[in-house]
Amino acid sequence: MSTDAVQDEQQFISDLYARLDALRDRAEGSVRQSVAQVGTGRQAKLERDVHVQEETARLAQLNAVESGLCFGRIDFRDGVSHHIGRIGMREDDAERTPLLIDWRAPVARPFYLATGYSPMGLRRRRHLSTRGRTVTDLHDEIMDLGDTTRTGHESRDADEVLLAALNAARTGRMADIVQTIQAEQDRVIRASHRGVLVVEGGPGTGKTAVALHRAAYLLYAHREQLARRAVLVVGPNPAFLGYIGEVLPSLGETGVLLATVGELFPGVAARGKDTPAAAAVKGSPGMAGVLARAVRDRQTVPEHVLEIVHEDHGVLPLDRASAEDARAAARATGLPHNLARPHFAFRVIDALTAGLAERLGADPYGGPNLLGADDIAQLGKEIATSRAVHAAIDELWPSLTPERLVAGFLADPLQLPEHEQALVRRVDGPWTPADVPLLDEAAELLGADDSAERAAQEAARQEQIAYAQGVLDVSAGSTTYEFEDEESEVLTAHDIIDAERFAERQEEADTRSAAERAAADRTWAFGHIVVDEAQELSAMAWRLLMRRCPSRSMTLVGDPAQTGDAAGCDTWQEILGPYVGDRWRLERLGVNYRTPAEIMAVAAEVRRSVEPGFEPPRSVRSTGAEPLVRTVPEGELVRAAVALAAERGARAQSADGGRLAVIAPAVLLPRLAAALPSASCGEAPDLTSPAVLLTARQAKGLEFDRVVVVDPDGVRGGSPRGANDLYVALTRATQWLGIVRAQGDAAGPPPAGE
Ligand SMILES: Nc1ncnc2c1ncn2[C@@H]1O[C@H](COP(=O)(O)OP(=O)(O)OP(=O)(O)O)[C@@H](O)[C@H]1O
Repeated sequence: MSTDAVQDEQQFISDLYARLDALRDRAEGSVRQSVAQVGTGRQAKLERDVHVQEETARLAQLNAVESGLCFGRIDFRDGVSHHIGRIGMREDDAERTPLLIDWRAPVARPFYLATGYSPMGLRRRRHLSTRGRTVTDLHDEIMDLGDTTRTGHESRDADEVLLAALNAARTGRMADIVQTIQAEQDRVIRASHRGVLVVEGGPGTGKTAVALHRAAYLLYAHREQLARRAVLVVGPNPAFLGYIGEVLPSLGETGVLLATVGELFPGVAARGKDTPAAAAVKGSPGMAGVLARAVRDRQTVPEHVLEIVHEDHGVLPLDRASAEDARAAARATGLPHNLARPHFAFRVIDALTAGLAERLGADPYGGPNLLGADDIAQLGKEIATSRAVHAAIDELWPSLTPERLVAGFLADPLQLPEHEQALVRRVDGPWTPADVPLLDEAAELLGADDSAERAAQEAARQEQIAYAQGVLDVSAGSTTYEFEDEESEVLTAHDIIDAERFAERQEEADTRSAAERAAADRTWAFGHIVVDEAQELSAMAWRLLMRRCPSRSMTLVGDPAQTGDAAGCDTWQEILGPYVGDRWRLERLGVNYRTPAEIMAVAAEVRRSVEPGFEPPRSVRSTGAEPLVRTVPEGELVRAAVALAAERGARAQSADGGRLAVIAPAVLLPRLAAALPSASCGEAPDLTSPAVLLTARQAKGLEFDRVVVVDPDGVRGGSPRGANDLYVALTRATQWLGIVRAQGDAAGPPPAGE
């Protein structure tokens, strides 16, 4: 075996890291220098802040790509070679010669797609394995069969690097797959960003991995547009977001917003929990209409006559018919509730003014009203400024916040059918994730009457313009306009920018990243949205997400066979039909990279009980180890599960690392937690701990080296979509699966030997 090639690559890698260090030093120095700068004015300070923010982001990127910076090389038949890595890097020479090619660049594509049949101009493809900054192994694939040169590192198995990645012990944090993206995955990652792309595939087919790499790819390919509008990745729960949170930074992308739907209403922390039935009601498509009715129900009219006691003019009667007219006129504007409110108020004030004028100006001899237009206008003013009148308008057409409306609705959900009212009724208590789409819907229905805010903003803008004008005047005053020689006229700041533009330029210098600004703004329109476990989202959650993405540039990944949430959807058309009709594309991933064939066979049987003829994705590996099934009396489930976990968990703490999960029905968790004190559990378990205790729902999207599924019958019977939950639980293991089931368990997998 040739070590020359290793030495050559080591030299290259060492040089590469030296360059990385230099770039880091430069960025660090630049940040330090800027921070130390004493600004000489507002503009200078803003420019400094923007610069610091940019350089800090660059530094974060350079730090994040340290591990496995370069992982491949392609040699073309024409003699050209490129090293492929997490980011692109250039030499520090005058030509800025490319040193490392970003994996997303078109020229890197043969690294992922070339085959012996279709070598795409390649002579050889090399995978470099590194630990820290040291080259540990090379795997070469000869693509040009006529080429007889050998390096001594030719792989016997083309999938050697892939299998090593799949067999590696799990850490509790998802790793990127940039070194081993497969051709079918590459196609999805680089698909056009326009429109809605749905990526469907069974468990372990790499949907999450592909979705994250796609986000990184799109940011690379459409940086201008997407960095400005930001990319949002939506996941099912915070634990899952923690699990996938390191992938994008490791690909050099630190500016993507990761969030659950429950986190998408700025100012609201959804810490409460709904029962599945309550969440299903709150997520159902009919809720949009229900909330619209709740808003209309807050637009009231007096039963007969409302007597308003004016401070100066005594009782002003507002009769039902006048109030109804005002309400109809306000509704006819089609504006959201709070924006239509002034229209209602004007009508009411007009009606009250007319009534008062009629009273005060009545001619005792039956002639025309004695008041002139000016008198009536004066009366109108007195009514419009009356506290009592305002209180009455507020009562009839209150100004509402989303929080107030939804809290009021949940306390007394009259607009729902009776049997659903009891499910969602809540007088107090924290917001839940299922409330967030309702708050968002309410915000749309209510609209923000931001006239006062806009007036304040305009005042601030005028102030900035005045300030900018001052700056320009000072600069103009201290400049000699013309040289003696008429032709060499100097352009002053005044000639190239006016005060208004100058002020705007300062406004634009919001130093927060687009993702940070997006997180704080409910009305932000994202450049692209990626939704993972998309099958779990309710119809109401989709309404919220579609509002955040008017361009409909979206990637949805999921597997309807794994839907667990009662509010989740069964088909993509059901989700997408209302927004894009049938104008969406579907890509399927058909290879399971996680679950060995033996485990998948057991999981597929469970699936077939609800979907006869079901074919699972093809497992890329088989371990030769059948899942271990222990059948015990029902009262022994916990004891047996703990014993099995202890056997396997002990190994998880050994040198091979790896993680063990015990997945059980929620009712068994307290006893299991007491018996397995070292296992992490609860709402947000620490997935990096050697052993974790979870429900099947919590395990969705995650994976572990070893999994013990306890009481499969209990998991299946635990919810209307329990069969899907069991399927999820059985497909989480990368190496080994144990099942502890109760005697007489009809739903468990077929018995297998101990
Ligand atoms: N090309 C690849 N190279 C290396 N590992 C891969 C590749 N594709 C997928 N994997 C690995 O397979 C495992 C499953 O991937 P992932 O979690 O993305 O699947 P999924 O389809 O989202 O699964 P589920 O539907 O069960 O959540 C992960 O460990 C992932 O890193």
